Amino acid sequence: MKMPAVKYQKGEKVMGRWPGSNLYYEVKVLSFDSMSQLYTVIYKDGTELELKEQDIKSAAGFQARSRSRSRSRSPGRRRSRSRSPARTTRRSSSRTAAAVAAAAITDSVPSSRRETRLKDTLETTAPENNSNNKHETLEEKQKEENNTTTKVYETYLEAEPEKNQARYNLRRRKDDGAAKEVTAKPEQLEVEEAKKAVAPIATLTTQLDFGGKLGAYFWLLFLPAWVLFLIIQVNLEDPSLANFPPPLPPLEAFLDAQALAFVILWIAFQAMLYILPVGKLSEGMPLMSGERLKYRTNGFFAIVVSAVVVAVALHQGLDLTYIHSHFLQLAVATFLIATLLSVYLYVRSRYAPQEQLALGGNSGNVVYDFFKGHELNPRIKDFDLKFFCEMRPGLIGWCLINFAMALAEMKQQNLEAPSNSMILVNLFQLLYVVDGLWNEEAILTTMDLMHDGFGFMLAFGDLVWVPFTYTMQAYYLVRHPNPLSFPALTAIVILKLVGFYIFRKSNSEKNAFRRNPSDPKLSYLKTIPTATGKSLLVSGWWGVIRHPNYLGDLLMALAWSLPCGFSHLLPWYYMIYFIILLVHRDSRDMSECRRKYGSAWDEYCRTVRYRIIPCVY
Ligand SMILES: NC(=O)c1ccc[n+]([C@@H]2O[C@H](COP(=O)([O-])OP(=O)(O)OC[C@H]3O[C@@H](n4cnc5c(N)ncnc54)[C@H](OP(=O)(O)O)[C@@H]3O)[C@@H](O)[C@H]2O)c1
Ligand SMILES: CC(C)CCC[C@@H](C)[C@H]1CC[C@H]2C3=C(CC[C@]12C)[C@@]1(C)CC[C@H](O)C(C)(C)[C@@H]1CC3
Repeated sequence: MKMPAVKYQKGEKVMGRWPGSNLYYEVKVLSFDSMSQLYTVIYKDGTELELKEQDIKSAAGFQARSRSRSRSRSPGRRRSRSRSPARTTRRSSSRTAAAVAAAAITDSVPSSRRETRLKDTLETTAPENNSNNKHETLEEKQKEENNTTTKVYETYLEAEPEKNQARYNLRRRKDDGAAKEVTAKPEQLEVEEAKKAVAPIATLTTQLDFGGKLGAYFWLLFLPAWVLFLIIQVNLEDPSLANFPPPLPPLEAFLDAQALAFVILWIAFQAMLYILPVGKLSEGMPLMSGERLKYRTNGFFAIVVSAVVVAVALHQGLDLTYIHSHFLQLAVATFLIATLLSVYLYVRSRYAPQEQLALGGNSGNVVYDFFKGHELNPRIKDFDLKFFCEMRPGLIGWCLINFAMALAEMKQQNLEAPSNSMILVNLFQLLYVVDGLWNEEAILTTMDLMHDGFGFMLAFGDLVWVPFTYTMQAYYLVRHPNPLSFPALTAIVILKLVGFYIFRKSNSEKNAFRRNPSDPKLSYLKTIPTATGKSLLVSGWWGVIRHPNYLGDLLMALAWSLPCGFSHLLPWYYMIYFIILLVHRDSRDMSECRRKYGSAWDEYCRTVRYRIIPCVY
């Protein structure tokens, strides 16, 4: 059946441009959609894509042009073009594109080297079954550009993201079965990447983190118990491990209705600040559906208002040392709320649409799934539960608790002002939180927000773990003073500032790059393109180690524990926990990135050899 007024007919063999490149392959036209004006074409390896008319050329005209051009080519070049597909291993199309990407670290490569690289690329470019039919225009394009840029691949993959991305619908029709139609959007390449991170319908999570199903049982029991242990042990006169286990208070001492009311009030107050139409509405990274969720990033406003309200309440006679004296009850109350929230999250994740689910948290085991969380961005209307919990009540609560501990220290030790150690701990951690809230948008490109489902682990982590264990140094100092000499104080301050500098600069660099890869301010950075359309930074902070932000964070953590001295292990708990957390996160991230970026990631790892500590780890 002929399609009316359509340039290319169903069944016709034409040359279709491979998305994100200037390479053309033989494709067969399957259909034309007059609404979207897109042709659905099938490549020889079975990949189905939707292309615009300008990305299709008739085979005859193309071959004629191609022949006349190839006559003038050097024998060496001809040799490279006539290689058989058998010479390259068969992989999926995107994987092959990853190999291309990996081969092309964008750099100021001299033109002769660049030519070799392009030549190599032609031998491996996707889809592989098409390698006999490769009619590339890459060299031509390069000539056209007259050496204006050495970032050859970036030109195609990133420097013109809107141009490239708007032109293709990268939905692989073959494998998306019941998935929703996705229309071409500027973020299409990112969308495709996001799709990869989401499990297909009815796919069970097979790769289980955190020790799998048994591990989930363990963590569910261990984490709350550990919080209680810390709170009770650190408050002992001698908190050394020789006094383990600490005497348990009677059961009724754990529950306190007033403490529960305070916690509810605090969370409600933060929720109210969060929904106020004040501050920027930031866009998250594209979801599987192509949608970009909006987030009210007014965290800095929230902490300022909270500080003012607390100051007024103090002025009105509020005794904040209540937080110190009822620390255990407040923690238990918050734990109950976090558990209720997790139950709600688990139940709603069972009814959430497929495209809103994370890769993990669907093992079929209730306990594991409850622990890990399955829904990516659970929202009640515009209220994003994960974002809110991660950035507000716990984080701002952390500063409030630290401040209360400083007041409790003064009360307990009859001081007119908090000790230097307490001041350092308070200021350092306040800086960390304020910085996080000031740069709140950056959280939208982190692992938790982009990949992890929201379940018990994060709900408990955000609401209980952060405010009740990250405050351990301040809590410890209330009863265990540690005077600091001036040189020690200076050294600790310098350490904190160095750590903060590395942490902030590296996080900002990645965030800026992810938000706008063609930002002229970042043009000095070298990148590795990947098959997903996203690139990986391979110079700047991310070229020194694979997780510079973790290094900065660890140095800061060291500076938080040092003011507590070396008399006891417990104020060092955060440092020890953090090393374990970040090493584990790094390995989780490594596997996730390898899955997403394939050989481009391997190339990155070969180029940037160390993970967190240069030349060591
Ligand atoms: N205080 C705490 O308790 C605590 C706990 C955990 C983390 N943190 C801090 O939170 C911040 C965020 O940590 P995170 O664990 O979410 O990890 P992250 O380092 O912010 O994010 C990892 C992601 O960055 C992207 N990426 C990796 N290498 C890249 C490269 N070379 N070029 C461009 N993008 C690259 C990848 O995502 P895409 O490619 O998909 O964009 C990767 O999945 C860190 O500063 C960390 O120190 C603090
Ligand atoms: C053992 C489990 C209970 C572990 C739970 C982990 C969470 C507590 C962390 C995971 C990601 C962390 C994180 C911050 C706080 C702690 C986590 C939620 C963060 C909000 C702290 C402020 C920083 O500026 C930050 C925004 C970069 C950071 C983001 C990640």
